[in-house]
Amino acid sequence: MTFKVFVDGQEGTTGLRIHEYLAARSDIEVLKIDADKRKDPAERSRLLNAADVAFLCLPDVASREAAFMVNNSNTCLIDASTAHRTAPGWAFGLPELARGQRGAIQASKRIANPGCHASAFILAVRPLVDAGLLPRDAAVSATSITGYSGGGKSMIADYEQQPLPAHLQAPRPYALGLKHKHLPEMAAHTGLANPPVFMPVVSSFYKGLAVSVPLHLSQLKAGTTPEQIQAALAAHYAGERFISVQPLREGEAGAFDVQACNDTNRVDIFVFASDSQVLLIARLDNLGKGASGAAVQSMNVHLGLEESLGLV
Ligand SMILES: NC(=O)C1=CN([C@@H]2O[C@H](COP(=O)(O)OP(=O)(O)OC[C@H]3O[C@@H](n4cnc5c(N)ncnc54)[C@H](OP(=O)(O)O)[C@@H]3O)[C@@H](O)[C@H]2O)C=CC1
Ligand SMILES: CC(=O)N[C@@H](CCC(=O)OP(=O)(O)O)C(=O)O
Repeated sequence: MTFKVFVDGQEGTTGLRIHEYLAARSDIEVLKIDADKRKDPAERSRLLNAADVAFLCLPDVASREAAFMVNNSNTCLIDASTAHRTAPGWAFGLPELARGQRGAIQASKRIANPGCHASAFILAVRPLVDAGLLPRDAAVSATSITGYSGGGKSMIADYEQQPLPAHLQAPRPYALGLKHKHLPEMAAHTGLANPPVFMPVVSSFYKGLAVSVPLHLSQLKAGTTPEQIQAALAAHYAGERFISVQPLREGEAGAFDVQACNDTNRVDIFVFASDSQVLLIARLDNLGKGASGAAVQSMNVHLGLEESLGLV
């Protein structure tokens, strides 16, 4: 059996990466849109409605338009944008989130792919909330170091100028209005009452991302140890192919490699610890589990296929 798949936004960063994943698949027929019609509403609508699965790799406004264009009950939309991640009627495309999430993704014709920073944050924090170790009203903060492909074609063009302007040669904190677009999903899908104080930092490497969440042990349920935190994460993700919870790191020396999950759909989760503090770090490829790989994984789940088909 083959499934018809359309990528709306096929020339963009996430769309191109999804095409690379699909190119190797004999069970998928990719519906292509002519280059000169890729923003033509009638042609997009025709292909969206002809597809079994359509990936929306578009700015938010165009994703909302695409969702309105679908007028049949067969097409499953998997939206890579921020438009629908906390919207009613949309399943959050993170199968490892909690028990029951795979069923929700399989049953829904509307799947919202998580944001790249949000995926890492949620995967690190949700198990601690679920286990009762991190109170729902905890005041949490997070930092993300990310490659520039996270900003799509325009940011890639900025960073690939030759010579690279001086101001782009050093890491750049952004979203300093403290209203990053991933905050709503970070709160909604961790169960925290409030989103974190969140500062992403973009730098002059193509891809790779690591979100760090510092916690004082005094913020956690009384008596919680770093060992319990690592064990809660390991238990939550036991048997998960794409989530790798690392052994507890105490007295760790050296520096962290933000790019070590690149070209995989993997998330590595670390717990670094001292006597009174822990630092959670979740690392992923922003174009892998942070976007295109996650979208393909959700498609596999939705279609009832082997979840890891085409993914490493
Ligand atoms: N890059 C990443 O790591 C991640 C991206 N995302 C999200 O995924 C979505 C796509 O991002 P990304 O691929 O990086 O963005 P890009 O800017 O690289 O690509 C977006 C594509 O959409 C096209 N487009 C814009 N408007 C329309 C329209 N009305 N109809 C059809 N096509 C249109 C653009 O056309 P043109 O080529 O003419 O500009 C472009 O090719 C965004 O919502 C983004 O926030 C999510 C997670 C991670
Ligand atoms: C480096 C950079 O700019 N990254 C993007 C996030 C990419 C992502 O996850 O995007 P969506 O939420 O739009 O899907 C940002 O922080 O806005």
